Amino acid sequence: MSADLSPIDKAKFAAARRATDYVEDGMRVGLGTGSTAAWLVKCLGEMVREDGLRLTGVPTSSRTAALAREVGIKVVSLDEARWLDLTIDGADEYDSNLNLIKGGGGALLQEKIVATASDQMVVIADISKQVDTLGAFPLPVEVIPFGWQTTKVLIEETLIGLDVLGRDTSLRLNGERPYVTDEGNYILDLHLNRIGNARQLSLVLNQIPGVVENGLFIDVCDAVVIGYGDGRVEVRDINEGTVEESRIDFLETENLFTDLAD
Ligand SMILES: O=C(CO)[C@H](O)[C@H](O)COP(=O)(O)O
Repeated sequence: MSADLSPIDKAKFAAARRATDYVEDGMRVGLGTGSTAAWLVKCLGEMVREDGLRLTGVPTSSRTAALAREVGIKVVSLDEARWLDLTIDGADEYDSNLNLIKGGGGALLQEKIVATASDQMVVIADISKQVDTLGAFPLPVEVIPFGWQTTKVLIEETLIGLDVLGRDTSLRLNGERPYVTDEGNYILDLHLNRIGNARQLSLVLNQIPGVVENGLFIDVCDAVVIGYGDGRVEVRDINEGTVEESRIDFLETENLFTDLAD
């Protein structure tokens, strides 16, 4: 095991590696965005190249599309695939009902469309993403650039009547300019600290003109695969009500792990 890799990286790798067990030959799979999802894409690429796995990937961002192509995964658009067997993606937070905050990487819109168009959604994460109540991570909201400052005020006014602890909102920046999503939109990050009723908040936000989508994923995720830095992995399946524990042997995967780390 490479000494250079942090326990967090090892945890992310362990989760991603275990999640490849969900992928069967011939599947159409939604490929998430972010550092944990990048491990998954690399692992799947290795399975395609070395084991002949037949896989059609639908990426959730231009970044993931580029990585998937680079590692040898056949990439198609969602419209070409139409419906997916499975999506595997990271998350910024998950709670005990497997409701999520996503969008830290700015890809929440495509991520939500792809996950919703899948028979099954599996989240891969390290334990730091687990929360009792969603909201410590700023909630990303994708908004149309036209009139975004008005949309921001409307969101702030709407938050006054809702069960949240904080109400600050900020425009996500890329240097000194607004961060622009793959769809050409902006992102407002809502610093709510605690979201009392995530379902209500999600519905209310999406009714505001100018809001395209928010980063709350309610009743979308079927299972979470939680990796730990020592190779332990826990799989919690919300439909089956099961918790399974296993272990990724870093010694056995050492070559793969170090190759993929490059
Ligand atoms: O929602 C996302 C991107 O929009 C990511 O899945 C989320 O931010 C987690 O990223 P990471 O695996 O790098 O912690």
